[in-house]
Amino acid sequence: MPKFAANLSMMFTEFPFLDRFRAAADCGFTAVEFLFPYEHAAELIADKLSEAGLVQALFNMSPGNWDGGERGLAALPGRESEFAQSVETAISYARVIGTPRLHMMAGIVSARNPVATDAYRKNLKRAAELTGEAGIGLVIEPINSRDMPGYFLDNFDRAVSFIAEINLPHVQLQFDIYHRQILHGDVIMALRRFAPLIGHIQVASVPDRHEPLTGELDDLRIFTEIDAIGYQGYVGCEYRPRRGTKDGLGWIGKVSDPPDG
Ligand SMILES: O=C(O)[C@@H](O)C(=O)CO
Ligand SMILES: [Mg+2]
Repeated sequence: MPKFAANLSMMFTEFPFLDRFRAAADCGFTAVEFLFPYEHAAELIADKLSEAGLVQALFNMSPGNWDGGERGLAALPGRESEFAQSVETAISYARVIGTPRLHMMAGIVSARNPVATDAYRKNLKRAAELTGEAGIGLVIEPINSRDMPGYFLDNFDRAVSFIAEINLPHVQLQFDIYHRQILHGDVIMALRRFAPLIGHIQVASVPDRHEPLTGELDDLRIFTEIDAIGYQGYVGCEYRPRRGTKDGLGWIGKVSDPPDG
């Protein structure tokens, strides 16, 4: 069965951010991911990881003004220099923290806007060059527009065609099972089709984004398929715990010891 990383932006929110590392390790996690580290010095986060014996699987480049509703810069025409700076900053954090791959968020702008598409292509290329030079992976993630209305990258096939255009092995797909099911369904066939391009996987129950094994999908079957396609990375637990994070972790025991397994 896959190895799981706790998403510290959604899990363990009972604790202040910097205390979530220890809380995750105490619950048995050996890896974490989170959206953004930038409110804290990279060295402080690296210390928290090492004190808790954790590795960091993934975080995102700056989304711009999140509280003001921004959800990424890559497809925003006119924001190129801010975008380039966000890539540099993310890389410098990833070097200190030891993060192997970064998620480039696209932003809120219509995918039918050709100027935005052009900006996205150019920014993806620039980010691919910079991360490539740094030896760090780059992933892009289709996100459903119920959770993120107006998000530029809301289609898996389109994400894959951007990745194919770039055609560099370190530029890959962030396959969030929750978004895939809401956007298109056909989760298992998509895992098989996109297997060679998948750089990171995330999971939550559908439709409420709670603990796996509590939604409309057969998550145990999906986890078996993730193994079958040869995925070796972490599966990020990007869900909002229904009650307490720790109390809701019973599903992990069922995954490592499935009743029919
Ligand atoms: O699925 C999501 O929402 C995240 O993986 C993300 O990076 C943006 O919020
Ligand atoms: Mg996700």
